[in-house]
Amino acid sequence: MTVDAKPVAELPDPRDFGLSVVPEGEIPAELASLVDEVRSLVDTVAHTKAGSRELAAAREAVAAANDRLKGDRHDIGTMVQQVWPDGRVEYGTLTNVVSGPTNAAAPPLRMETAPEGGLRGEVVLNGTYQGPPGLVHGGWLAALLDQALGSAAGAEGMPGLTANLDVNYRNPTPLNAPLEITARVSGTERRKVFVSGEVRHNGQVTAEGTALMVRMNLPGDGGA
Ligand SMILES: CCCCCCCCCC(=O)SCCNC(=O)CCNC(=O)[C@H](O)C(C)(C)COP(=O)(O)OP(=O)(O)OC[C@H]1O[C@@H](n2cnc3c(N)ncnc32)[C@H](O)[C@@H]1OP(=O)(O)O
Repeated sequence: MTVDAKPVAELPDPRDFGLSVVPEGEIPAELASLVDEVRSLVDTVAHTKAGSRELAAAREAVAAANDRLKGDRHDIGTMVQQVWPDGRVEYGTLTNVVSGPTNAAAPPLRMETAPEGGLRGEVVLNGTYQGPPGLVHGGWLAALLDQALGSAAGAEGMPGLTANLDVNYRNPTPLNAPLEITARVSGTERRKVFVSGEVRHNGQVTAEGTALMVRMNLPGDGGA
């Protein structure tokens, strides 16, 4: 593969593109705790065998909570600024379905700098991510890889969108078990960023992916 020597661009500040930014440290602890509870609730509801009376009462309680909270919302597209222990700053959407800290549908996946290079994260997927019996849905594994590979490109100062994603499923991926996600940039060519990554359980690769990310056009690029 040709590796372009073109220097990577500075990470853009989403505010320069008119987007709102919430520093992760300013997310109320009560909201983080509520998101955890809702994530657990979705799994509970998906699997419950409760009777009609209990179900009706639970529905009333959830409807009351929904009514209480739904008036005051962040705009779609609001970003979250995350600062990692190594000082790396990353912007993502606040409600990103894989990594968004306020999205109860997100596992959530958090990627950190790996000692061997690239990024590494750990995640446990509960029963709401089920495809085959007891196993993670393949589409969700693709989503995990897509996010991890995009983060790896972003971590190298090359944030962009996925143009192509190729996933191979090597072994079944269990639910409710720790998974390790790894991702790295393998090369660049003009605005094309080639990335690869894996999902592992107990050290065994269960899914692996490669992607082409096309880096955002940034000021000073000259479009190259
Ligand atoms: C820190 C931040 C972390 C963020 C993590 C986010 C992870 C989440 C990832 C996602 O979910 S992204 C959402 C799913 N992806 C999309 O919605 C993208 C939809 N597609 C597009 O918007 C455009 O097609 C795209 C931005 C990918 C490219 O359009 P551009 O107009 O910017 O680029 P252009 O078409 O000029 O192509 C640039 C180069 O890429 C090549 N290319 C583009 N699409 C390709 C493709 N599909 N396959 C192969 N090559 C492709 C193209 O040939 C060219 O190569 P060369 O430099 O060699 O000329």
